[in-house]
Amino acid sequence: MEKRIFKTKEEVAHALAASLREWTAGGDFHHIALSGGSTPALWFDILAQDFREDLSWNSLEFYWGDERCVAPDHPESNYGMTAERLLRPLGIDEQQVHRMRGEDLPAQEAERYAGLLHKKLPLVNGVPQFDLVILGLGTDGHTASIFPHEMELWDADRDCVVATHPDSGQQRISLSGSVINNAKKVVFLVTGESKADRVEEILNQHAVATDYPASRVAPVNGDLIWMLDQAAAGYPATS
Ligand SMILES: O=C(O)C(O)[C@@H](O)[C@H](O)[C@H](O)COP(=O)(O)O
Repeated sequence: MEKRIFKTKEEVAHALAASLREWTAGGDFHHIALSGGSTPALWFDILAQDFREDLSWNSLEFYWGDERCVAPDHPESNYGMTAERLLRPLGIDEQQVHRMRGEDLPAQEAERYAGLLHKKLPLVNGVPQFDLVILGLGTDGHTASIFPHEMELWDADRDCVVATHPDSGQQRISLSGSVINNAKKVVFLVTGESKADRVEEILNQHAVATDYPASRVAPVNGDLIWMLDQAAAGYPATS
């Protein structure tokens, strides 16, 4: 596990953009699972504005680690946010974009998406392998859309699951733990003071952290990188 700490969330997002440029330069890097959330949104803006000429965008295929069960033009759609901030500004071809269809019946869509992953991605030990999975961390310790009250979904014997948000009851589609932990690289993108306690508990392996899905992220044969701003890393606020 590697921990990278930056002063601000903008620096975190910029550093991830620079890392993506480096990882894609090797040529053997294609399949990326994106996440929703506020820091990825900033990352998308930086990629679209400052890195548009720097990456071979045509070599990438875009997937999602989770999606809210809403239509693609709904304000809560992870795909919708990504399309607006990254895919459309860069003119990414639709053929490279593999969204979870939040408007379809969740159980059917989870099955369809798992089938798509099996077709498009290399299989390692029978499980699809992403080159990169981007994750966020919720203040309750959730990641992707696996929440603490549904911890069993992490271990589901299928690649995609239907989850339920604990407060709103909103249904979500999510990758399961076996797919996340099969990736070549997993990056946690975590910013803001509200996440500091969870980060500290997880990284220092406190007993309480075993209740958090995020603590189960441990790529079997891949790299895990935590990218944090100082606030999420627990540094005292500076004026
Ligand atoms: O679609 C989503 O909501 C997610 O993928 C979710 O797991 C998110 O990454 C965390 O809730 C952190 O979100 P923030 O970065 O906005 O705090």
